[in-house]
Amino acid sequence: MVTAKVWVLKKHFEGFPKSSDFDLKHIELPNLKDGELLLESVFLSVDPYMRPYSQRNMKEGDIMIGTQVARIVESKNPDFTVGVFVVARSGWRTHFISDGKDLRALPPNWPESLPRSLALGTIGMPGLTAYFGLLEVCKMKSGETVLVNAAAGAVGSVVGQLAKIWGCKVVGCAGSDDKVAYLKKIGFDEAFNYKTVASLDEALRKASPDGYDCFFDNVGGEFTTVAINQMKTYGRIALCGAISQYNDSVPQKGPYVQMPMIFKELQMEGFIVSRWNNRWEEGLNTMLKWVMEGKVKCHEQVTEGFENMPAAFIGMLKGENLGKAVIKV
Ligand SMILES: NC(=O)C1=CN([C@@H]2O[C@H](COP(=O)(O)OP(=O)(O)OC[C@H]3O[C@@H](n4cnc5c(N)ncnc54)[C@H](OP(=O)(O)O)[C@@H]3O)[C@@H](O)[C@H]2O)C=CC1
Ligand SMILES: CCCCCCC/C=C/C=O
Repeated sequence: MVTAKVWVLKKHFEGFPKSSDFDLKHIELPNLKDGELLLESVFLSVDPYMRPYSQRNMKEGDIMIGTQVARIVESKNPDFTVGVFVVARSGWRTHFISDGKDLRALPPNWPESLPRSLALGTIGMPGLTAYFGLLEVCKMKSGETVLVNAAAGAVGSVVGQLAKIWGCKVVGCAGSDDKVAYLKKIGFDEAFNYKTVASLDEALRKASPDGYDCFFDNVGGEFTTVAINQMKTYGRIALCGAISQYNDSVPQKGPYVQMPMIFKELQMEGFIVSRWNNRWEEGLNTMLKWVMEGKVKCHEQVTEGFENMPAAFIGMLKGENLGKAVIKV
């Protein structure tokens, strides 16, 4: 008999999540039936979407939603071998039982030397968000100027590096000087700390006096209101996330986008990465190749210990992570 530890949503978040909103429970798992397998989580992901998702789709007492890299420890399913690592979407749990249908194997050419946690970041959902968002929503072309915010995070850091690979000028904003230094190190042309600049408008203008062709927006709110006025004619805005609004108890007002949208003939499109589920393999193989070739650099904020998942989640929402926030069990 295996006992799984799970984190449940004890109380719906009001404003910023608190440790007391979570409860750690122990659940005894039954013996495997034919066709089933037992998995243990090795790395778990904390992502911003969990905050708005919990509000919309979860009830108190539900296990927190989430993705993990897990190892098969027992199998009564001939299609799955013990010892194999997979990506699963089984929520915040140390162990779980699956019939195998919801599991995605790591790419078969995954090198031993590469941390498997990257399957939750650059070579996983966040990396593909950058890849498809830039290619299919921003439709950026070589020679254009791309702006990205939350630029030192899981998605943003990949956006900037891919835009450089594809021949663009890249401007990134992040919330600390260390993050700004990291952005410059990984090839961003311009980067600034949005928390310390005297004027966001001036900082954006200085970084690209001619304006922006593409804006990969991870933040929303006031940032979007300011940035939209610095788009070039026919500019494209990919609405990827709105993290500045996820913890608001009272919805923010605006932005009022009509005037710049009309007079600069802009396109603005929201998207969810799962739109390209049928191209997941293409995206993963491309990211794996570029990581292996050193063209895309990865940084992870690793929190040790399943018990620390709520703290890692809250820390990520506060901006404590550089690169992808993951938990090592
Ligand atoms: N549409 C889609 O399919 C997907 C969308 N997303 C979205 O992409 C965005 C980035 O996600 P991800 O890369 O995983 O997370 P990150 O790794 O970027 O972590 C979140 C970061 O957001 C920044 N942040 C937090 N609060 C604010 C704020 N009020 N204003 C500005 N920045 C803030 C912090 O960085 P800093 O120190 O710079 O403030 C923090 O580190 C999120 O909005 C997320 O919801 C992610 C995956 C898929
Ligand atoms: C494989 C997990 C898919 C999660 C999709 C998350 C979409 C995120 C939206 C905003 O943050």
